[in-house]
Amino acid sequence: MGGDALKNMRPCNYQVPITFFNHKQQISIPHSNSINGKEKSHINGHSHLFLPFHLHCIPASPLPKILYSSPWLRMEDLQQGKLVVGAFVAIVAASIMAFWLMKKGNNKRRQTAPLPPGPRGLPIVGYLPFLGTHLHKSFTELARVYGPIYKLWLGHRIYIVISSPSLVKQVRDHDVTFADRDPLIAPKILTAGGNDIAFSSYGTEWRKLRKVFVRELMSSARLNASYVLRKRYAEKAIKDVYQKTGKALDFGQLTFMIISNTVLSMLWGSTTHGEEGEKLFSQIREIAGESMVLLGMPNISDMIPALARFDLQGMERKSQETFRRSDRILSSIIEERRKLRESGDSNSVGKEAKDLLQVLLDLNNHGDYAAESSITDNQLKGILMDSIIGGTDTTSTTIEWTMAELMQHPDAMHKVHKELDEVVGRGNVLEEFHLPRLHYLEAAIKETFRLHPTLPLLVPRCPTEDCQIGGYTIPKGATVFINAYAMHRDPQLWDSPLEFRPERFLDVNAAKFDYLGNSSQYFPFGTGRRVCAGIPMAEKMLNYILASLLHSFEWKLAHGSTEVDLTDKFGIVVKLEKPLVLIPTPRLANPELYYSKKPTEINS
Ligand code: HEM
Repeated sequence: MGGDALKNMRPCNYQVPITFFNHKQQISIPHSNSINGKEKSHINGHSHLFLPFHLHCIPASPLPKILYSSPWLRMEDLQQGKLVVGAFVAIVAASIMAFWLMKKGNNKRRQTAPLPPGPRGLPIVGYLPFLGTHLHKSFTELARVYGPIYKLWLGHRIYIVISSPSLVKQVRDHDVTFADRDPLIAPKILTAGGNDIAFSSYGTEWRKLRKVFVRELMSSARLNASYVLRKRYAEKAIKDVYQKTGKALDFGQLTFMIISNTVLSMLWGSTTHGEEGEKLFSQIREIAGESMVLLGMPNISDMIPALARFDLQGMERKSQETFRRSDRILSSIIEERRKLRESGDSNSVGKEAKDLLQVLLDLNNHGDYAAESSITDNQLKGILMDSIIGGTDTTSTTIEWTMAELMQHPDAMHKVHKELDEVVGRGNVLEEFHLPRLHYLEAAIKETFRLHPTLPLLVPRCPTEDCQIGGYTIPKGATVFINAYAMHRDPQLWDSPLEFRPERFLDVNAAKFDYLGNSSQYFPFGTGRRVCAGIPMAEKMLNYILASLLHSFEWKLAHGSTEVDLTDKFGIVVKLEKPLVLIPTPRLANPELYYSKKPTEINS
């Protein structure tokens, strides 16, 4: 209702209903002669408040000039003796407007947007029984029904799932609020109460650890210095594979061995050699495997705290066992290194071979834990475990997925081999300096990350305060999943999204799809300030090891298979359900290229 209705008002016993529209934010001021004042009604969900005004009691008064220009008042009416009514109506209108604006401000503060929509569940357990085992796929299906933001109750916890780029942008706009992690039972135990980077609460300690990690382990200087380690383990693997020419190999196992040996030797490799070193590495690999399972498994005790003391799935007990074992091993490695440092045995811990453990011990040695970059024993262990758990399975699984897709797409494999022949040549061994020119291989890896994001739901976030996303409230403490899997396969965002087409990452627009989480539709390493801290190292290991294995061998599916089974298996890291078993055939020009005369040495 606007000026027309107002200008027809006559002096009488008016009641002015003020209608507050929650969403449209309009005000209407119809007149009524018949409804009693002070009545409240709710019509169509709008709240009507009736106020009585006795207009004929208002004395005539000179009008402020501004009222003459009011669109609600006609000059003729005013000049025809309707001045008093007009003035009053204008004053009332102005008062109502002021009242409304005030109310609107208050409402805005008081009014909370609703929770996102979502499916109903059962009492107590909520939606848990209906989720199935492939969470990333169930979440994607639910988004088709409930939209790009929805909620699920699992036990007493509320889970919010986000699956559209515009909402991801909004989450990034509230980056600090969403920078916290869920305080779940297994990660808490495995990290001695969040004394690491990945699962610590957002705050000073997290900032310090992340800074140390990025500066000390991810710097170009450190990564370039550790090339000898990548090279050493790649050469060793290539030599082993060459000896198994024509035999079926579990490709995932092969890449996991190369990556884990590389990462472990970057962490404390300068003092672990021989059989003893191998034994230690295999124990750590076992612990990393167990930790991954515990971190990826939903725990009823997290969802229904009343049941936590029964530890129905035994996850608390298993987490404590795994933690005790890892703590024992890490403590003995640290102690041994401390003794070496005290004895000043510079042969064992040479400056060039300075590994992460040595760097962290330097920081730990300050003794003053309040100092900006000092770290405690538990934090030192936390950083080591983050590197092992976060850096090994993720990287080797991505290599396996890329290989699986290339085996399934011989055209793409042919292009990769052609590029390797042109850039490296069959008469040469691949070196890291070749990598920036392997554009097609890079695109094939990016395309694999799109179709098979290694952590399809990233690592859940936990807002530190109530916050509005997409017009809905996300309550403080909710578990927030960003469904990268859904967005990476959304037909509204990608042409033929289910096809493996590395070419889509070769065109001019592809530059926006980096690994740093700058794009809101492609972010295999996460986004915002908790984006993966190990991207430079992951990229180096992934590209170099995959390129070396592809350059050195032709690969064929074992057991007479003609197709790769690309079915996946959900966990914190999504893997191929069935191992990729392949048969290698050498493709380099000269058998000597498979045998470096002397293994690459750390200080070479
Ligand atoms: C293919 C390899 C890898 C993938 C796909 C990957 C993916 C991710 C993802 C999705 C997150 C969560 C990001 C978020 O919450 O937005 C993450 C966090 C993390 N990653 Fe990686 N990662 C990989 C390799 C590595 C490596 C090699 C390391 C270290 C050696 C590493 C260390 C970490 C750490 C420390 C965090 C926690 C960051 C934080 O909470 O501040 N990752 N990673």
